[in-house]
Amino acid sequence: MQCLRATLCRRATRHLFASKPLARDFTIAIDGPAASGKSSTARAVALELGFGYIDSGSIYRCATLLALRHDITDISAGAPDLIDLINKASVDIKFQPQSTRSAPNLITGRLPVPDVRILLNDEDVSEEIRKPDVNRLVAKVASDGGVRSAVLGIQRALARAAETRSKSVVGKEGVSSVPGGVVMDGRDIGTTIFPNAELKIYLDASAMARAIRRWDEMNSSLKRAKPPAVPATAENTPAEYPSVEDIARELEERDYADINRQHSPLRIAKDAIVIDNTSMTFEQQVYSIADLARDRMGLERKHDDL
Ligand SMILES: Nc1ncnc2c1ncn2[C@@H]1O[C@H](COP(=O)(O)OP(=O)(O)O)[C@@H](O)[C@H]1O
Ligand SMILES: Nc1ccn([C@H]2C[C@H](O)[C@@H](COP(=O)(O)OP(=O)(O)O)O2)c(=O)n1
Repeated sequence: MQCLRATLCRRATRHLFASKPLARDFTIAIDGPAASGKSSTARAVALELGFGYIDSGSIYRCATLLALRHDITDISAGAPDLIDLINKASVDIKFQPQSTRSAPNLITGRLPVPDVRILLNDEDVSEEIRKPDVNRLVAKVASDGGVRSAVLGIQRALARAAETRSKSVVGKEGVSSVPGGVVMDGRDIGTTIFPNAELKIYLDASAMARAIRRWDEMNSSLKRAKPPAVPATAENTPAEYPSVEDIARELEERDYADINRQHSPLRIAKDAIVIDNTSMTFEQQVYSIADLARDRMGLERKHDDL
């Protein structure tokens, strides 16, 4: 009965919206700790809804790369030189919905995840910003109030551009009742960057699940770049391959810094929906978020079978 009422109500809302395009853009904020699945989920949701995508963490990673390249590693007393570099830098996030791959470690592996390329001053730094030296410093860089204000301007400009692009894609398909929209993932998107986001998700998973997923991901990309002479096993894992324990420690330190910093710490926004995906498939988390968004846009759900 409840289900039928929900369907009727959704149909009525859809009818209301069908006659005229929604006046405003739809923003989905996805926050959560490191390696909880934010970026892969956000990209797949954006693909599913025809939205734009912004990886806000990659901007902090670019700021960290600038710091490393200019030997600015002591951020404790503020970082005027780094802020100056960020203000002068151009960062572009090229979301490529047409170029997708299946992440190798996903449980079912069927749902494609669009590629994203990160350009810093027109240089493709997508791989470099994921390296261990950036991982080690990024939470420190992101804890600085001045750095965060400098990054804020970049985030908002990228979000506006992504919304505009998603609208033109939707326009071509002639689906005029669907608003332009953007999915943004990070730590403070629902609390600080877009406190009025139409849908806020806090994605979480157990510390061990997150460490194993990141280990899988790093090992498969290392193997692609440089296949080991002998197949790697738990006993003969080459030294440059990080262990699950190393990764778990790094994630734990970063989460601690992100939760305990003074400026925009990682928090669950009071109106966020918490999804713990420790035992969920990737499809389940992507489709349920896409359907939550459809509900709030007054559109028909597509995955009630899950
Ligand atoms: N439900 C899931 N089951 C298994 N692996 C997942 C699931 N969700 C995400 N992953 C994988 O976990 C890893 C970390 O995800 P990612 O999106 O990079 O996290 P974050 O952006 O939060 O750091 C990726 O390899 C991703 O494919
Ligand atoms: N909105 C955001 C996004 C990321 N950060 C910081 C905190 C994180 O430790 C780093 C890197 O974020 P990123 O999302 O790339 O990290 P993970 O993919 O979860 O490992 O940036 C932030 O402070 N605020």
